[in-house]
Formats: sequence, structure tokens, C-alpha cells
Amino acid sequence: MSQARAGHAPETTTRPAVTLPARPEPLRLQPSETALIIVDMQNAYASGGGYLDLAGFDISGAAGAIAAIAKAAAVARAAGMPVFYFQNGWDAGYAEAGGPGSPNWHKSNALKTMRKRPELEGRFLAKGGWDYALVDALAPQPGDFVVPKTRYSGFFNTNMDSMLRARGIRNLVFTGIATNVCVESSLRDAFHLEYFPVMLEDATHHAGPDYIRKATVYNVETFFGWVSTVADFCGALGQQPSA
Ligand SMILES: NC(=O)N/C=C\C(=O)O
Repeated sequence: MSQARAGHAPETTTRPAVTLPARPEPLRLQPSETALIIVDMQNAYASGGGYLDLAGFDISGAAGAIAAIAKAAAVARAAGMPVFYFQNGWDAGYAEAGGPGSPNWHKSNALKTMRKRPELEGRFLAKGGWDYALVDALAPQPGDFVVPKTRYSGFFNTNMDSMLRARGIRNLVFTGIATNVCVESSLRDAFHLEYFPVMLEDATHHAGPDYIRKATVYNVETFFGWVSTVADFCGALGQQPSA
């Protein structure tokens, strides 16, 4: 029986390392040192009538990303990998968004759209609201972690790095929306914090034209980490005996 004792790490069943097919080269992953990250799968980013949709971005790829993430999450949980959700947004009064002294106030398309269309005021990314909520199809399961964040990177002003280091996590498998904004910002910070980041490209959706998705894939593959797919992730973990 697994039991935590003062001064000792809890006993865990060590699963064999797997090889994940990836670009620019395959990556060896120890499941107990790997976490799946689900970035901002909220109604704001993935549902019709949410922030991205109403701000004029094409969210037609979001449904495919939801289905792909659901598969990857099920396989990660079965392999004993922790699953972390990022959830982006601010308090209902938007104090956390920053005022005119913050670049976020000037650059956030959610805040800009609400200022332009006063009938939408208070609707986007406010904690407690529908727009802020995670999509129903990807509801967190017992044992998953939800990390709220107020800026694009999930490592900025959050406890994410401590949560990962406390669990001995070294490799991060990224999914979510948007490929070129919060996924890429978080993945870059992960790289700078000495994690090995992998992006499952078909489990993300971008905000903007397709060339920006290609640019992120190029950046990740060339400078910041590795790129793989949901099928390869599931196939690699399928190499393991079931728990
Ligand atoms: N989750 C994201 O990538 N968000 C992108 C834009 C925004 O939140 O305004």
C-alpha cells in the first residue's frame, strides 16, 4: 500500500519510459515526470458566443481541439500523468486585468471589444461567468489541477512552477487555445524554466490566420521544444501495460 511518511516521497508505481514520436526528434518521456497541460479551454475561447467568437476570430477549429484534448487527457490520466488546466481571466470588477497603466488593458482584445461594445461590458473572462467557465466537454476530473491565470503565460504570477517541481515533473505536454498566444507564451516560459515542452499540434487551435499557427509550430519545433500529435501521444502511452 502506498503511504506518505514525513521526510519521504510517497511510494509510486514506476511505469516504464516511453518514446514519443516528435519533431525535430523523438522524445523519451517518463510518465511520472510528465504532465498534460490544457490551456484555457473555456467558453471564451472554444464556444460560439464566447469572447474570441464575438471579437471576430475564427473558432471553427475549436470543436476538433476539444475532441482531441479529451482523448489525450483520458490517456494521460490512465497513465498516471497529472493533468493541469489553465483558466484565464479576471475578477468580476476587472481589477486583475489592470487599468490604462497596464499594457494588458491596451492589448487585450477581450477588454478592447467590451470597451467598443458597451452592451458586452462585464461579459468576457470574468470569474463566475459563463465565458470564464471551462467547456463542459472537458470538465476536470478528480485529481486534476486547475490553475487560474491573469495573463497569457500560465507561469506568470501563478503557482504552476512550484506545483510541478513539487511533483518532480520535467516534461510538459501542451494542448489548448490559442496555439499562438497562451499556448506559445506558456510553452516558452516552460522552456526558460528548464522543462521539456511538447506541443500536440492537433490538440490546439489558433487565434488569427493559419500562417500564425504555422509560425508557432516552426518556433516550437526549431527553438523552444518539440511538436507531436494526439495519435502519437496515445500510441506511445499505449506501449505501457494497463494500470
Ligand atoms: N488563451 C489565449 O490564447 N488567449 C488569447 C487571447 C486573449 O486572451 O485575449
